Amino acid sequence: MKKAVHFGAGNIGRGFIGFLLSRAGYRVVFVDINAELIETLNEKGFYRVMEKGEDEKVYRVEGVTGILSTEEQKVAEAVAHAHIVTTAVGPGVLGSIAPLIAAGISRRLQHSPEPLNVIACENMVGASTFLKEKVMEHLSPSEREKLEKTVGFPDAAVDRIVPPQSGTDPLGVAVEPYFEWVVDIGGFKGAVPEIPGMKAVENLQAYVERKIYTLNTGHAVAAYLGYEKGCTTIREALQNPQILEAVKGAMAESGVYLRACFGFSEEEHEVYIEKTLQRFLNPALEDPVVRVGRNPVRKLGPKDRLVYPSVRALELGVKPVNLARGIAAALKFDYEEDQEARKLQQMLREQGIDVVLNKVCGIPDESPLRDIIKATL
Ligand SMILES: NC(=O)c1ccc[n+]([C@@H]2O[C@H](COP(=O)([O-])OP(=O)(O)OC[C@H]3O[C@@H](n4cnc5c(N)ncnc54)[C@H](O)[C@@H]3O)[C@@H](O)[C@H]2O)c1
Ligand SMILES: O=P(O)(O)OC[C@@H](O)[C@@H](O)[C@H](O)[C@H](O)CO
Repeated sequence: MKKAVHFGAGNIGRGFIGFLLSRAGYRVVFVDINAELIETLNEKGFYRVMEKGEDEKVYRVEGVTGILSTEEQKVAEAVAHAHIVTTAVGPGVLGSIAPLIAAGISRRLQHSPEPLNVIACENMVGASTFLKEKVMEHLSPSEREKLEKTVGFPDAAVDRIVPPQSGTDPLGVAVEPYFEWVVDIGGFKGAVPEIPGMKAVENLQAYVERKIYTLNTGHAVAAYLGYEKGCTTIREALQNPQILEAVKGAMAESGVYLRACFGFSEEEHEVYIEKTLQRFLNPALEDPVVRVGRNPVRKLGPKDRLVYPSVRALELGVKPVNLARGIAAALKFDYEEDQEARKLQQMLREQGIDVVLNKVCGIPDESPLRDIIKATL
């Protein structure tokens, strides 16, 4: 039986990637830092995925096991014998799991000439490429050379809304019915693995940018404006007409860049926006604004969902007022339980807005975007 090692047994790990890998016939080994989660996975050996839409469908995902990420030897051994490696840990964690993947690849290169593909399934443009760079840092020059020949790191876009889980089942995952997993066909080494639900494409960049700079952009604007107004969920936020308008406006502003860069037609982009909004409004899913707004420092980064499309829209002559409202609201996201939110608030208090716009958002002093943001604060 084929083996998959998946890093991150969280919502996307269990509810999307692990689920598809298991259905494709892989024995899935989850690696996670959460000891209780790994213990429960190993005790039960299965979990349920509940698709929440107009009808509810329940799937049983069998034959799954777990390894704690601190069990370095075991993780390396699993990677050394895997047929595919995937991750869904969060972009900020890729650097921490890179040594584990490198140790596994190093062992593998000694005994197997078989190709391996490592796919980072994160909300980040170029996540697998970034992971590859981090893995390379832990390999010798001769290992790096061999890696280039046999180990692929195809970039990917992953789309399925999976909110935090609320039921009593410690492993069960409630997910929306929709999903899209698109992977760069040119990044694979060896044959593209047959995984129903995973689509290998030539124009990955268009998929990944459209997803992050439309869906995640709109989601973030809804989350930060919703938080500001005291809303608990994304659905509640979007029931506020002003927030809904800002979310639509921000996705349209991003769309100016996406259409210019990738050639989507206006109608096509409108259909994508409308479908995305319907997914945000799914009454069967309770998606907290604090989940969608999590890690504001990451989300305010120069390549992420708010600043990047704002800069691109400005270059194309469009004033990104709605994106700027999202950025301004993100700067006010003071959710105490979020470490990055605390850090951001401290930075704002101690160093001021100009330093934050510079250091966190990467917006140069001379950019008119600074004034547009400040005007909405
Ligand atoms: N939830 C969604 O709707 C969604 C959809 C598409 C993409 N994503 C992306 O998927 C990734 C995961 O998101 P999620 O919602 O599943 O988050 P999550 O918090 O539910 O899962 C992340 C998992 O990674 C584990 N982890 C953290 N540090 C680790 C480490 N050092 N080693 C091993 N495991 C570690 C955590 O314990 C957790 O189980 C993120 O990049 C996110 O942007 C999420
Ligand atoms: O996962 P993040 O923190 O990058 O973004 C929060 C949400 O926008 C995100 O998880 C979406 O639910 C997901 O990207 C849908 O595919």
